[in-house]
Amino acid sequence: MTLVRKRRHQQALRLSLPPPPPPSSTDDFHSPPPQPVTPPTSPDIIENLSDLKKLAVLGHGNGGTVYKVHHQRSSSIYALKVLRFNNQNNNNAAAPMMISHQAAAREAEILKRVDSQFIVKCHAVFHTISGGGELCFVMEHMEGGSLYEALRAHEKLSEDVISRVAQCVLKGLQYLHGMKIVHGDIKPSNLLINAKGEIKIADFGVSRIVGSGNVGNASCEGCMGTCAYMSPERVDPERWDGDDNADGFAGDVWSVGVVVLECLVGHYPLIGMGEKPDWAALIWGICFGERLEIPESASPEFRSFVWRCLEKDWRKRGSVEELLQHPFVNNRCFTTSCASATSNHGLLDFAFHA
Ligand SMILES: Nc1ncnc2c1ncn2[C@@H]1O[C@H](COP(=O)(O)OP(=O)(O)OP(=O)(O)O)[C@@H](O)[C@H]1O
Repeated sequence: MTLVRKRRHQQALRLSLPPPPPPSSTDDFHSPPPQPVTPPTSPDIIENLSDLKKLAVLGHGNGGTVYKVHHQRSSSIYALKVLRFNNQNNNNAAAPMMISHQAAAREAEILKRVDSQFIVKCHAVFHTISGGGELCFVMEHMEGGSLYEALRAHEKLSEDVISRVAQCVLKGLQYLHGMKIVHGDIKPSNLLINAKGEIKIADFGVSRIVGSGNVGNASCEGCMGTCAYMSPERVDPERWDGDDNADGFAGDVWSVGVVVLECLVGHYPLIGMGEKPDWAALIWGICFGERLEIPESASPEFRSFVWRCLEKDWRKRGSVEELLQHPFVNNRCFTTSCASATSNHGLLDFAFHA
């Protein structure tokens, strides 16, 4: 039996990425090609991409599309994220968005390392050569969609729910930071909810492994949504000594603060309601804005938590460890019945029972 289990496990490990096509002279492919991926253990062995039947489009992101797929052999449902490689200097604005081999390699490298109940699981990775090359991630299907969609449907969340969201995201970050991984893109559309109401961190497209030399792409051109959650030291490293911030973990904490406040006020909180969300307004709100719009009704614990996350000086900002002990997260989770300090269960049941 042990042998059988071992063999099945090895089959899953055989999924590998053939070398990508050679980069063109204009390609920004400076890092090694994507390496064979060894995803964490999976209940189903997904050997062939052709075993997955596309059922629907779940969403579009920067560089790819996410499909709901059916694995015919096991009858399981997965999410298939397909990233298209940019092999040429594509100046055609009408062409679909594409990513570099470098970015794809980084995402695959990180997914191969992580295995936590607070992170969306990756079951397998495939590389295809169709249409210039694609990298396909077979992911755990998160039936409840994203926190972004939940916020659009519910506008605002209660402090109890926000506290539990914050706890799960911080626990995911605690795990990632312990593995020396900076997520770099914590925002509502990257926090996904499953059928049990559990919330998990997804999308490692701009993540980086500290000390590996592969720096996350913090370019703000054309990614306003993402920039909106970036910390002052990332947006304006000169003013906020961002270059001294060697690891970047504090930037993830800032993003948690923005998400938490957004969940309470029901809109992006660092620029005024109705204000045009252009680049200048964002820079001002992130780097210079001194007053946070926190509703009168917010509890002192909520205020204090948000202030510890949204401390502009990254050296003074709360750490993940500190915030996990904060009364906004800690006390509430010991008094609520459906979430414990270690479990992620039943967090966002409202996503299904609106
Ligand atoms: N595992 C999943 N299960 C269910 N839906 C998913 C899953 N992964 C992604 N999605 C859906 O697909 C959408 C696109 O995801 P993707 O990670 O490609 O981009 P994004 O995070 O929305 O944007 P960006 O790439 O700009 O960060 C998500 O917003 C979500 O609604």
